[in-house]
Amino acid sequence: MIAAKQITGLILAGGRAQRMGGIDKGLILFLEKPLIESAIARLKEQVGAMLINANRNITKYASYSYPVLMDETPDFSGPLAGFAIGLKHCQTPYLLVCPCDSPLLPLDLASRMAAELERTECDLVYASTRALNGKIWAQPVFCLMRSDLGESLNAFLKSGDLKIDHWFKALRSTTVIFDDEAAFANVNTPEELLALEKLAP
Ligand SMILES: Nc1nc2c(ncn2[C@@H]2O[C@H](COP(=O)(O)OP(=O)(O)OP(=O)(O)O)[C@@H](O)[C@H]2O)c(=O)[nH]1
Ligand SMILES: [Mg+2]
Repeated sequence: MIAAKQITGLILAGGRAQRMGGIDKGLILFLEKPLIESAIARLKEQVGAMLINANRNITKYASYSYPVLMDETPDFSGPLAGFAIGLKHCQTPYLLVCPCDSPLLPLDLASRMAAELERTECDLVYASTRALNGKIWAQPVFCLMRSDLGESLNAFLKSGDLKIDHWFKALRSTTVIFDDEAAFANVNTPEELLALEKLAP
C-alpha cells in the first residue's frame, strides 16, 4: 500500500489569474484567509511532505514554512511548468499535485488516487468528477504520479507542447471518478469566489 509519508503534496499557485484581474490568486482572501491556506490545510493531512509552486510574492508563500519553488520555464507557460519543478524537488516516490484555488478539495484525494495508482500500476492518475447530468469531467491539475517522471516531462516540454492531457496520453495514465463535484469547485473569477464562500462548510 502506498503510505501518506511516501507522497509529497505540491500546491500550484504559479498562474497569472487573468480572470481574477491578474492578482496572485493563492493570496486572495477566502473566508478572511489567503485562499491557499484552505488547500494547504486539507492537503497536508494526506501527505508526508509539502511543496508550494509560486512565481510571485515568494516571501509570503514561504511564511507557510514549506519550500517555495518558482517555474524554470519562462512566462507563465502553464501548470506543467509547476509539475516539472515539483518533480525536480520531490524527495518521495510519489507527487500529488493540487491547485491553490480549490479550497474544498477532498480529504480522501490522496488515499483514493494512491489505491488506483497501485491497482492499475500506472505512472499517473488524475481526478475526474461526475456532474449531476452524469457527464464526466477531467480535473487534470489534481493528479498523483510517480516522482521519477521528471525526464519524461522535461522531454515533453522541450518538444514545445504545454498541454497537460497530451503529456498524460504519453504515459500510462488513468483516472479516479469522484462523485462529490463540489469538492473540486475552483475560483476563477470574483463571482466564483463569493459563490464558493457560501458553499464552504
Ligand atoms: N506553475 C504554474 N502554474 C500555473 C500556470 N498557469 C496556471 N497555473 C496553475 O494551474 C492551476 C489551474 O490554473 P487556472 O485555474 O487556469 O489559473 P490561472 O492560470 O492562474 O488563471 P487564469 O489566468 O484566469 O486562467 C492553478 O493552480 C494555477 O496556479 C503557470 O504558468 N505556472
Ligand atoms: Mg489558466
